[in-house]
Amino acid sequence: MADVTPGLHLDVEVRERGVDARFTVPDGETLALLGPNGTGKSTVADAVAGLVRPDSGRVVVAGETVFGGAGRWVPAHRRKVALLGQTARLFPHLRVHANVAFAPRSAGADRRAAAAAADHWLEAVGAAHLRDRRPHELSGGQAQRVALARALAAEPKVLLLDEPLSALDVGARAEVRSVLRSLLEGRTCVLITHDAADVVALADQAAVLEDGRIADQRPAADLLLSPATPFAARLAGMNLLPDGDGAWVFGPADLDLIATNDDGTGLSGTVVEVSVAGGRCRVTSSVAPAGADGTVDLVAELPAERHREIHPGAPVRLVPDLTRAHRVTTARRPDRPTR
Ligand SMILES: Nc1ncnc2c1ncn2[C@@H]1O[C@H](COP(=O)(O)OP(=O)(O)OP(=O)(O)O)[C@@H](O)[C@H]1O
Repeated sequence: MADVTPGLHLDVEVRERGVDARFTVPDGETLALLGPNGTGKSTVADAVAGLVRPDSGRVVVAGETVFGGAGRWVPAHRRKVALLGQTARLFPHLRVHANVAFAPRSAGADRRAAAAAADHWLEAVGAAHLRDRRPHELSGGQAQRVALARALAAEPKVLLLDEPLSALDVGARAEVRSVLRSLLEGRTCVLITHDAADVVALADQAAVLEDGRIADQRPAADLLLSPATPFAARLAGMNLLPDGDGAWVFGPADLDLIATNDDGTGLSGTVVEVSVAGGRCRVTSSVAPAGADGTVDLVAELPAERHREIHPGAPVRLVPDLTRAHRVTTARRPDRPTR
């Protein structure tokens, strides 16, 4: 057997796009691929899908080399890779059920088997009731769920999700994220995202691509809670407050701060840094949440005049507005068995 790497292994150079990246996604895990705009994330996904031909390197999908090694090139439709982008791109003239059945039909399934697969995957994404609609009769979130069903109905070995939630409004985003959370379990997936909530909720590992190169790859929550790259630090500009098997994610504007030594409401912390810009005062404080190892930094954004009462080194009470926070469950905990 020539290749024994399950999951996904990629080591490619695409010179025209400034990409020279390598990473491995273990079988059944999700890697969140993060990075600034234009740094090459979609190019990496396209290289896996067979839509871009790298200048050199190797792509191995579930143990099969699909690019590299003695000029080997498996065309996109034979790679067992499905790619879902920001928008659903359903066939407008086909009803929902036919859209989903198209994937197994193209892979050679007979009509009855393709219809059964479409039934199964529409049910799995919570879209069975939409089966007779046309794409223009769907909301953005419904269309993305149908597109996900179509991607999975092709029985891919690797699923590529290129910012699948970014075009959705907040409600639909949460709904599709929750569908993804159950369907990514046990699947090999690369998820391109700019949203810290996706990383914590959906990914096992996260990698930061900067200037076309992988600058950091670690367990997802670890990469966000102690960011080692400027990009991850900015991404983590969202506050993440560990809590049991997950974390609360909230913005700096949703954290209040009381300058006091007294016990009382909120969390006890110490001010690390105070800066004033653009009519706002940004205060970074260090807290030690109950049950978490070590401390985390939380950033509060307050009216500028409050900088007079807050000083580095001072004790404070931090009061997050949890009604405005997302509660995310950490995707995979270290104590859970790996497949
Ligand atoms: N079809 C193309 N032909 C030539 N260059 C391209 C093409 N598509 C993208 N590029 C360039 O390749 C580089 C990487 O682009 P890519 O779209 O992969 O980045 P990205 O990280 O996915 O960006 P974003 O977060 O904005 O989607 C950029 O410099 C971009 O301008």
